[in-house]
Amino acid sequence: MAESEKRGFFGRLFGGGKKEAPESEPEAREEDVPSEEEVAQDLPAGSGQAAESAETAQADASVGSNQPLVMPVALAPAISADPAAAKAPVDDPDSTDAADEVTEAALQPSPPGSEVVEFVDDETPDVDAETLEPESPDPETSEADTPSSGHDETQRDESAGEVVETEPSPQTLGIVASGLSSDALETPAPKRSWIQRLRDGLSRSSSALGDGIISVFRKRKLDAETIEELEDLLIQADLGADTAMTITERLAEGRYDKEISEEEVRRVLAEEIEKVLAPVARPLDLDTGHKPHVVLLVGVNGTGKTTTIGKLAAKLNREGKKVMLAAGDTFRAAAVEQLRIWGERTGSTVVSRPIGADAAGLVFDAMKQAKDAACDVLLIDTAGRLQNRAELMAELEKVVRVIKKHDPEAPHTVLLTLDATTGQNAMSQVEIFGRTAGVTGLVMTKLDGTARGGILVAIAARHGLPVHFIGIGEGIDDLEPFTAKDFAGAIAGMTN
Ligand SMILES: Nc1nc2c(ncn2[C@@H]2O[C@H](COP(=O)(O)OP(=O)(O)OP(=O)(O)O)[C@@H](O)[C@H]2O)c(=O)[nH]1
Repeated sequence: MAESEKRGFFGRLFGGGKKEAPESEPEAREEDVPSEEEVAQDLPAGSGQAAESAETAQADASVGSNQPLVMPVALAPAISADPAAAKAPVDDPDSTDAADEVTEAALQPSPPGSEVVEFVDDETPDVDAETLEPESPDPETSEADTPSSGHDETQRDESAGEVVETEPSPQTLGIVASGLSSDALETPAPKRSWIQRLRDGLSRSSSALGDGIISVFRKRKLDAETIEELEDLLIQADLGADTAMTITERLAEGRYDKEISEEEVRRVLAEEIEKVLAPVARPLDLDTGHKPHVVLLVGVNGTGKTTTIGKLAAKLNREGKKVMLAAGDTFRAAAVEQLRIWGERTGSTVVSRPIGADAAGLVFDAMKQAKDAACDVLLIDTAGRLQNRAELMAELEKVVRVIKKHDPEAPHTVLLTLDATTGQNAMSQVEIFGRTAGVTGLVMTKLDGTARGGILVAIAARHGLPVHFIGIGEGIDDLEPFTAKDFAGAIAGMTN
């Protein structure tokens, strides 16, 4: 057989020797990739120039181990307020649902410790990048020196700076204090266990893989061509070329001319994937020697940063930690409101600024507030940004520099949220966010949907970055520690 005929789909398509996963375009999901109109509204007018090809992210995953705080899988009764509702635009008729839920109980105070601290622009002006040189002890705060935040100036709220007192909106009070969401008023369907949601979420990948491999084995004898087709299947599932080769080699061992059972295929798949993932499945250790331990959340739009902050705050608060939240997404009003709701739900103080304020300035204030209040942990939200928007990535670098003005070792933890429905594009997110913000660990969200997830295997094989948590729902308890065995089993379609 001619060489060209032997090669599998990608070999034939790209003609290469060692196969690489197909270069993905940025994910075409609507929520991740803004339309032109959305870009005009939500993202700064910028060059949009592609970021240069990323080098391997050298994020240092090590966090000081002085009195490490290991976050357990603490589950508490779910609170029904739904911060995701805050994502609804103000004029969205659906967004009035929460307001409708105001009850007498809404007049009850927020949970203890819950408080919103909002800064006024002219009291705490923006931080200028020029002032971040080491010799300057504190950022200068000249308005004239303040560069654009990188967002469209026309989108700034003209009323910014007028807000003095911030009280929870009636809408917020209603859903928080009443403790009743619209879901809770209906008979709730029994909630599937987290492992079931994970398996269901990854079932598309697992059936495609399992079925594909079985059909390849059933139809023909195992030979070079079959092995190449197997590799193609695994690469299409985003597992990466190296892992694909390892798996096919394992599957092929001693099986020439033999049939292979479905269970055997799934078992070998799960074992090999687990081997790759086991070294990166690491709990999030927070060094309580830092006051506060600063955790920065970064990622592409809509990947679940704010939601993950809320879930983390809940876990930490249950452990008795004093937590502060910084609404560093100063661009999107709904993001600030969403974080405020999470603050109320979890009894955490929220530091925010009016929309349009400089994110670095807000973060500078939050660092000071958290230090003054002797907080254990400061969780900083940031605006979502596509990793190929150079000007937005520069803004993120500025945020990191401002944090270091307070504590050169901070941020102590930088978490990148990856949406599990994303394919190859997640690899470049890891590389570019890793280089820009020094990502120390990953959280893969939305594994309860129609997830893909295979890319995490390729990311683990290439970067070895710790994966701390998986998001398996929008609720406060829907954040689970990442475990290699469970994840590998779910991708391989194992049922136990
Ligand atoms: N099903 C599911 N939905 C999730 C999960 N995590 C977050 N979401 C939802 O995804 C949407 C986006 O989440 P956010 O937390 O607002 O994402 P973000 O990264 O802060 O968004 P931007 O600020 O726009 O960049 C919300 O509707 C969340 O409720 C998850 O694990 N599972």
